[in-house]
Amino acid sequence: MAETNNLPASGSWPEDFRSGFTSFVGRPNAGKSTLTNALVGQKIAITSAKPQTTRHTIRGIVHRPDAQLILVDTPGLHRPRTLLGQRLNDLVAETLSEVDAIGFCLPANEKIGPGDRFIASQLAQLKRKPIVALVTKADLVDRETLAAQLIAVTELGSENFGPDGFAAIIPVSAVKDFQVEQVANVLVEQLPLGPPLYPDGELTDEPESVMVAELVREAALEGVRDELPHSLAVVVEEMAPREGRSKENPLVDIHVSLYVERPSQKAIVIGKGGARLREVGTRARQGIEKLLGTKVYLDLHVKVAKDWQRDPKQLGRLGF
Ligand SMILES: Nc1nc2c(ncn2[C@@H]2O[C@H](COP(=O)(O)OP(=O)(O)OP(=O)(O)O)[C@@H](O)[C@H]2O)c(=O)[nH]1
Repeated sequence: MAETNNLPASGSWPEDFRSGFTSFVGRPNAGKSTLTNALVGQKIAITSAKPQTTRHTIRGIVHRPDAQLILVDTPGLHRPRTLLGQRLNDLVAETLSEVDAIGFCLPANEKIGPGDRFIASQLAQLKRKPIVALVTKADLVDRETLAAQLIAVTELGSENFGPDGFAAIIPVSAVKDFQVEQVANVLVEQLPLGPPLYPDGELTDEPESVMVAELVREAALEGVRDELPHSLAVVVEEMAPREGRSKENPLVDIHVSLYVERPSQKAIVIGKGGARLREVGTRARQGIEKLLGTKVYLDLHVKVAKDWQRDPKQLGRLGF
């Protein structure tokens, strides 16, 4: 067990990397789940996990060399039956106001109806939120019908979102893999610049990594909450069993980044000569070992968030 505070000067992601959150909305059967699965493919990194960076359930993560697109559930709007006829509740409004872009699913093979109009009117209340219209199930209609639907969707956009309408309108078939890539491209364009928020690896499959992050965060805030109000975000970079260990005596290596906003806060977390960070590591490790039921090597790195993270919205996404 050891904790380090040798801090890399910069992240290992490209400077123009984008990362952020998207939600798909649409009435029942609009094709939200199928499109999510098509986008995420085999790479479902986290399912049903509630990471500390967002209070919302993650359905999947699209990992790309240039971006990380995190698809989150929208409670209520994901089950619009319970929502229709009642006001958009605060939780839904909150979720949608926190994501970076919204994909509004409208099936190509069904006329725009009251359910779609209701959702559009609710989305219209979110100011300055990019809303991308996804005309789903495009494989079920002929070109003419698709063209007519695209026109109808354009009108729905300008009725609800002013002359600019939707940020984009994309016909897509998740089943036939038509334009799925294009949907990802357009959603990624709406995301802010920023580092990957989740590690690209099967190990993050475990909701444990979320709990691990929480334990580290708790330990790091212990006693300095007043000095670091909302100023600490924790990301589990890697979590893997150490190779070559016997079954009876396993060890899990865990690498964690702690993001603070300012160098002064970094000093607080690390403490004199690294003393405080060692305490944080010890306390967190004890909790993590209990949680995982194995010995743990915990590696903590404290990093100061870069310029892009001064933006309050970006900071919010990291849990600041
Ligand atoms: N032909 C075709 N069918 C699709 C496509 N996308 C979804 N479907 C079908 O449409 C139905 C509904 O799709 P879902 O993805 O479950 O829709 P949803 O919006 O998640 O539905 P709810 O969970 O009720 O909100 C399923 O039977 C899908 O197989 C598509 O691109 N083409």
